[in-house]
Amino acid sequence: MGFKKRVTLDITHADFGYQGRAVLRDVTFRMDSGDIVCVLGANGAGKTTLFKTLLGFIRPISGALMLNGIELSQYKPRELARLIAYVPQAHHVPFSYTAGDVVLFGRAVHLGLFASPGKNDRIIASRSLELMEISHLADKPFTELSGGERQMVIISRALAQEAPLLILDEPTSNLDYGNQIRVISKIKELQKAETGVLMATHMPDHAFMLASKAVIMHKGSLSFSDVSETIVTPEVLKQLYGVDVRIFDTPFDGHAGRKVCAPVLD
Ligand SMILES: Nc1ncnc2c1ncn2[C@@H]1O[C@H](COP(=O)(O)OP(=O)(O)OP(=O)(O)O)[C@@H](O)[C@H]1O
Repeated sequence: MGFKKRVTLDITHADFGYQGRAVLRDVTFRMDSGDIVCVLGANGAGKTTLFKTLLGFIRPISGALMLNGIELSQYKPRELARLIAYVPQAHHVPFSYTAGDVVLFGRAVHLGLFASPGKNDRIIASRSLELMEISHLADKPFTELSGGERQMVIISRALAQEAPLLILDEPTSNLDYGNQIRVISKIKELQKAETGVLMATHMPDHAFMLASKAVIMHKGSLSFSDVSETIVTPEVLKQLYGVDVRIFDTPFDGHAGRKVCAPVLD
């Protein structure tokens, strides 16, 4: 797909939260197009709060948030939506649009205020459905889809937006095993297209599968590593989730393998 623009996100000494009460303090973090960053943290750690701030839904309490060198608050919502596409945790589509229409909505940020989608927009929407391997759902009412099918449609909508940064809030949470792996593979493909992906996940293995960078949120602070293996460790996972996890190297077909997590059961 034709992702053309690049994006650099730069957060410096920022506090995020609600009504002046910080959920995350003194956050400093930078990412570029082509980076995949997995965000790990327990329930309530602040992952969605970070995302809502980056999307301009809530304002940071303090600090600097720059997108391509410009303060985030300077962007109009449509300009921001051309740079950042978002897949939220819950999907609410009020009317019975078809899945194809929902994906086509992703093109709205590229249209004039009263313009209708044109041929090119329809081609891009249909390609986004194909990319997620859900073209067969195009004519089905969104409200009649299963939770996992809706999730795949919403990811397609975000792809149709053709933004250089994609924020995904637990994108695999509703999906069956096959679709989870498919979504992870698509995220890898997006990296080849120089799209940046910032994704919250409760599966530390995702960071290893994607060979991603990693953000750890714990007790109001955020740490970051360019190499997830250095920060996603048994000690850190114990701190975050309060469970014992072993991490193994698994060679695949003679190739250097990747790490996998195995929780220790009592
Ligand atoms: N609108 C709000 N007003 C005040 N506090 C809020 C609001 N939304 C969330 N919070 C609080 O902010 C904290 C972080 O919540 P957030 O949703 O960012 O966590 P999360 O890491 O995304 O969690 P999860 O993994 O459960 O989705 C929580 O303590 C939550 O109660």
